[in-house]
Amino acid sequence: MTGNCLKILTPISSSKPLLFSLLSKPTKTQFKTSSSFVLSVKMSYHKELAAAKKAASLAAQLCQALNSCSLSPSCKVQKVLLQSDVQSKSDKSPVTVADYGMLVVSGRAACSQALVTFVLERELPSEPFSLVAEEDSTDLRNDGATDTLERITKLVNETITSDGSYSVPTLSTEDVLKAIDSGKSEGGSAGRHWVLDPIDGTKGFVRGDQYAIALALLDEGKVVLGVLACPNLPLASICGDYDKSSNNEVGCLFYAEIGAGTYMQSLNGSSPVKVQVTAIENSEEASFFESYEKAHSQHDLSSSIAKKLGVKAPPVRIDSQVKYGALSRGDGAIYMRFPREGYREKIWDHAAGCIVVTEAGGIISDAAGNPLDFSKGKYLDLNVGIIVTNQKLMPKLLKAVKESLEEQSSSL
Ligand SMILES: Nc1ncnc2c1ncn2[C@@H]1O[C@H](COP(=O)(O)O)[C@@H](OP(=O)(O)O)[C@H]1O
Ligand SMILES: [Mg+2]
Ligand SMILES: [Mg+2]
Ligand SMILES: [Mg+2]
Repeated sequence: MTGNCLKILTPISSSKPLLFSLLSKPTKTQFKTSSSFVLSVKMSYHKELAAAKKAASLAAQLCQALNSCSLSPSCKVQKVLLQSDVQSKSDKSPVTVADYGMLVVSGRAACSQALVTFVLERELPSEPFSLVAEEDSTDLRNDGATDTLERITKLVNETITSDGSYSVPTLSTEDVLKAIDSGKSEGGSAGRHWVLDPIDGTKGFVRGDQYAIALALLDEGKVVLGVLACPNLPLASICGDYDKSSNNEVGCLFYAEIGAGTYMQSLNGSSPVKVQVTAIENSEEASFFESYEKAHSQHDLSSSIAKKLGVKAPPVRIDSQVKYGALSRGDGAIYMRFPREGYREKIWDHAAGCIVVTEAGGIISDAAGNPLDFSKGKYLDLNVGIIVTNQKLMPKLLKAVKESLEEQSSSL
């Protein structure tokens, strides 16, 4: 077989024939020919990455429009309503509460989910489509949600029209509900599955702080590409003297394909730059990220770990997978996340962030040092928490985590 030819081969782990070019790049996958000769070839996900970038960028545009109040004429009032409501339920995920204010929040996330589904299906018409996503249409199918559903449908249609690349008839409310519900796949270790968090960091989004549209692709249980659209993240570093109110240009798109590194560009479409995690080896110089929300991670535990490492800088607390993006370009050195007992992490909260940071040279594990396993369905099976840093700092961080966890359990 020569390097240029196209041939139908069967991946060992899949029953479907696959037409592919031997000139393809990155991930190594094993294939067998009819003579059961095993070949190791490199898979490329360029087409899927381009589709994912487009979907996440358009969803980011839609979310920014939603935040500029086009969901309702009385949006200012709604925003105040939402903020007080979210704060009064500080330990619950906002989109799971189906009162009026929450319907607007879940409607916004569902709106982003519908648009991402639409773009992926249009851009990749010949590929089977499986999506594991956070939202569903239950709240929007209630009688009281008709207005919200109509406004959402209008916004999805407006965004599609403004992009100009799809000549499709206007989507109906039923089309939008169906698009939202195509995110019901369970994922797993066989085949390909898209993984989507249409608005990650809902509380940050409502506050006007950080949030992300996070989209990843799993192939045979492994994350092979990831895109993080971060509409409120400054293009400049947020470490050190980060001033939220300054006039820095905001809106970053991070993307990574397995074996091909991580890149960042402006959501406005500037040329991409390759990014790398920090090279810091001395933990005293490290700064660390954690959730803004106290209910999402034990801040006392991370501060005890930081103390053991000699970290001097105060924690940088921001919402969502923006933390992974910021880490991938070296804004900070460590991300620690220790949810309270009983909380189960979902794959859509980490899949895109995980590849963005690892392709930038970072390393991610649970608190016991095990890699994250995205092949088990929608939940991650974890030992206690998630830690992320560079290769050099990881052994020291793991040791400090172990000691602090031991101290915590002996003090109970
Ligand atoms: N009690 C809890 N502990 C840990 N994570 C939680 C949580 N409640 C909600 N979350 C998750 O934390 C995500 C936000 O991450 P962060 O804490 O890094 O800002 C939420 O994503 P959504 O906003 O998409 O629901 C949600 O899935
Ligand atoms: Mg949620
Ligand atoms: Mg999330
Ligand atoms: Mg979400």
